[in-house]
Amino acid sequence: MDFGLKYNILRHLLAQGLEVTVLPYDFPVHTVVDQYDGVFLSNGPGDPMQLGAAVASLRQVLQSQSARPDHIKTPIFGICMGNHVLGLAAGLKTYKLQFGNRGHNQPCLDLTSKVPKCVITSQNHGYALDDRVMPQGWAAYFRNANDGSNEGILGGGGVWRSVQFHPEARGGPVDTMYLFDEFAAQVSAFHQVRKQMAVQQSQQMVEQKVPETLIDPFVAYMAARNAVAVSSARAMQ
Ligand SMILES: NC(=O)CC[C@H](N)C(=O)O
Repeated sequence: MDFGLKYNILRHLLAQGLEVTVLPYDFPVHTVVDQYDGVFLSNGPGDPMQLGAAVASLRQVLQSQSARPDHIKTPIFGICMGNHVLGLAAGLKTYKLQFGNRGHNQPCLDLTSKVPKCVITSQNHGYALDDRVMPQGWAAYFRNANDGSNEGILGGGGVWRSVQFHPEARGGPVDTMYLFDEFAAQVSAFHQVRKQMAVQQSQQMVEQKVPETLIDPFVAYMAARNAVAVSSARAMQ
C-alpha cells in the first residue's frame, strides 16, 4: 500500500526476491488480500488520521483473519505511516508528538528480546501511536529509549507487525535491515501454505466440478494445473 512510498523500501523488498504490486493509498485491500502472500504498508507524509479508507479496509482484513490460526494469516509489515495505519486498524489512536523524532541515531528498545536489546534507527515522523492500552492480541514491539514513544506493534502472533522507524535507512551498515529478511521469510512461508491450501481446494473442485470462475484466481490456476496432472495421471493408469 503506497501512502507516499520511499523507493528505497521498494528496493529492499525487491532485493528480498519478492514480487511487488503497488496499490494506491485508498485501495480497498480487503477485496484482494487473499490473492497475495503478504501486505506491506508504506511510510508517507501527513496526519495518519487522514487515511480513513485504508484504515477501514485494513481493519476488515484483521477482523476477517483474526480467528484463523496464525500461520494462515496474511503477513503484514508496516513502516512509519504503515505503523500508524496498522495501529489505527487494530484499534489504537495516534497523537502528534510535541517534538517529532527525526535523524539517524534514535535508540529503540526491542521489547520482544529476552536480553536487553537496543537498536539504532533512522526516523522521520511527527505522529505516534498511543500504546498505553493495547487491544487484545496486540503488543508493543519497540519503544523509543529517549522519549518513551511507541516504535512498533505486533499482532497475530507476530505475523502482523510494524515499526515506526525506517529500517531501509540507517547510520550503520545494516542496523535493522533484518526486519526485511523476517518479513520475506514470513511471506514465503505463507506462500507455501496458500499453495498447499489451493492444491487441496483444487482437488475438491476437480471432484465436485466447481466452475473455476467462482474461485479465487490463484486457486483457479492451481485447479487448472491440478486437473491436467490428474488427467495425465489417469491416462497413465
Ligand atoms: N515517515 C513517515 O511515514 C511519517 C509518518 C507520519 N506522516 C508522521 O509524520 O508521523
